[in-house]
Amino acid sequence: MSERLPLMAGNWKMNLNHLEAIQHTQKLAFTLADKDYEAVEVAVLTPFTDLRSVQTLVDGDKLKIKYGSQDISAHDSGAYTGEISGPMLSKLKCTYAVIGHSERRQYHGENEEIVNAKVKAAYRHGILPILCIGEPLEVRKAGTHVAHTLAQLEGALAGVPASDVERIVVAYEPVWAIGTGEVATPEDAQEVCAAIRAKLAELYEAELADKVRILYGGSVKSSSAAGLMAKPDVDGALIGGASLDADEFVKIVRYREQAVG
Ligand SMILES: O=C[C@H](O)COP(=O)(O)O
Repeated sequence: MSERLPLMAGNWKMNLNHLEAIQHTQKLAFTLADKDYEAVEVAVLTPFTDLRSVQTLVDGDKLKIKYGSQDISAHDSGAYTGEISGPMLSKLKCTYAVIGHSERRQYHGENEEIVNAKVKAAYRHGILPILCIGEPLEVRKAGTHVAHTLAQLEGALAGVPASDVERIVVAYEPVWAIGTGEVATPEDAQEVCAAIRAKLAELYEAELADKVRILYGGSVKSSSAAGLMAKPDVDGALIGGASLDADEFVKIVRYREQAVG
């Protein structure tokens, strides 16, 4: 099995203006030490309006924090009012773009076709997708959550070559766990993350699937991180609410110091 560096990614969602973003990033940078970055990759996924401020800090102070956006346009330029393109994000040296978050699917009508186009747009410009997939509550209750999530994965990756997919990050985010305080059990997370890896092996090859980092997202806190990370196919977390509290986020990054809850 290849060594996958865990990734702890804070999705700020629509929180923190650019001044708050500077303060928050500085606090993270001040608290995190080299040994933290050796053990875990740390990323912040910020509103578009914060990216320049975060980039300036990261570049200026040579911070090891990675950053990225929460969305990306499927188009590279043109008459798409309100959209932010891949070239704009790569100019800001974004490492990542979140694609297909359930809030985009729910509130902005993003379907598999759009998600697939955005994944391709990210790769065109050297940005790595953090592809979000996961089932709503009714699907979980019906017991078809694995099939639902794998269908989203397959749709998002249609026509995407192995050379791109081997650097993707997939985030399994059951919708019922997002922002609800109801974290999935480590066993629930492992079941779907393992199925995602198996599907990647089927669509591409086992060696590729072994390299891909698969995150869990949904009400992750420092009290639940260690238990989730103990599972073999969970390679990190996509953290919403808890990432807005710098001390709590650092505790999640340092999950190895927390008890397995
Ligand atoms: O992208 C992050 C997820 O939506 C999880 O958010 P949450 O940690 O606030 O539940």
